[in-house]
Amino acid sequence: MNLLLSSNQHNLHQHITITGSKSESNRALLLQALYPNITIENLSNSDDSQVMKKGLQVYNGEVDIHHAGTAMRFLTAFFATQAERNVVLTGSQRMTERPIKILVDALRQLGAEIEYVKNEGYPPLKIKGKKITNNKVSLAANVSSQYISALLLVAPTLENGLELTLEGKITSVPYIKMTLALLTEIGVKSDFSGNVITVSPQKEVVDKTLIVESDWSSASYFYGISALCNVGSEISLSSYKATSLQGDSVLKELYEQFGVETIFNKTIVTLKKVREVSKDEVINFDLANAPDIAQTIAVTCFGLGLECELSGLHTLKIKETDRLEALKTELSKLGANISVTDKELFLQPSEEIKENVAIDTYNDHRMAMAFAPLALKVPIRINDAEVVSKSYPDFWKDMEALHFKVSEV
Ligand SMILES: O=C(O)C1=C[C@@H](OP(=O)(O)O)[C@@H](O)[C@H](O)C1
Ligand SMILES: C=C(OP(=O)(O)O)C(=O)O
Repeated sequence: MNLLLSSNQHNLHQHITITGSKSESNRALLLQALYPNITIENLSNSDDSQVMKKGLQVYNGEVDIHHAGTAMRFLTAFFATQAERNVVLTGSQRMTERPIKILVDALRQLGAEIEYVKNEGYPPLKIKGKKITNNKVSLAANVSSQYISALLLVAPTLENGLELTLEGKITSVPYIKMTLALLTEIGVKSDFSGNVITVSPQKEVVDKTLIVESDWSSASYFYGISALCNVGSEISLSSYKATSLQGDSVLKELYEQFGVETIFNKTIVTLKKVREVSKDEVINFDLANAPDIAQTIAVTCFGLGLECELSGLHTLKIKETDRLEALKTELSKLGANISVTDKELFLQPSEEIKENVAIDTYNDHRMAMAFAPLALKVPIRINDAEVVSKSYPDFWKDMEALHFKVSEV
């Protein structure tokens, strides 16, 4: 499905309801499978959470998690530590190119039985579940935090708990803290000091409802829209918390530089465009703690004609696509002067945005959603627009609610 988007409505006063964070949801689903007296509210309606939920129900046979990185990594640790279960864990073509060796090596150090079905270091994986009694392991922490979260989530069910030593510069730290915070919520004891994390074993937990906060990464697209709207525009979103477990909630500080103020009223957050941004502004952000909003921010800078330097982007090359190359190719098509390294992105201020350009999305939901706000500036086409369902199936419906014209072409 290819879409043509346009909008001439720059004064917005709308409310959007976004479902639960996919990161929190996929953690909560795994914890619920381990401790069935956990209940979950405001679960994400994303494809990634659907495949996670389905995957957890398999005892023997094949589990296909499509494009879901968290499901791939979390389920690897889950099945490896579930005695009596035997599965082959696989995913989309892209998933077979996303590395998993660091996690598999760590689980093998603990005594797990995992084999590569095709290429060494990559899915699919053949996993024979086992009871794990070893409890000490070291792993590289500078590639993906998901390997660490995967181990932490199963850690309380291991007979002797877990002591993880993290090597190298720790990346995507808020996601590790989110995992530990959810463990704390269900009563599991843990400690994170320096580069060592310990988790105590815990056989049962008390009845607990985990209320998932709505997804801040999804909220980023409305920050992008707000930044391109007229002063006075307001978009409100629910259900959010002033103190979030999600690192992407840093949007509320970052978008101040784009003239967007964030106002909390109980569980509703309002994004208000309060000032025009001077073209002399230079944006300089390190996004090592919030990699998923890099595309949104790069496109916002381009839409506002601002110079920007984004760093801390070393994880982007192994996500749904090589996001640095994808941004370079697609922003260039629109007329941007952009360069990238393997961890940075540089954008020169631009005067003009080319009309009717067709943006390729590379099976990456965030490519489709990050570019959509530009329709406030020029008509824009989004190819394979159904990719949004990975994290945000209702995205195009919500864009229509914001008076964007969305037509199939
Ligand atoms: O743990 C999580 O829920 C996630 C961690 C991040 O991945 P990396 O740690 O690989 O950067 C993030 O990009 C991903 O969307 C979700
Ligand atoms: C990187 C992402 O997801 P995952 O790694 O879980 O596929 C994302 O949603 O931007």
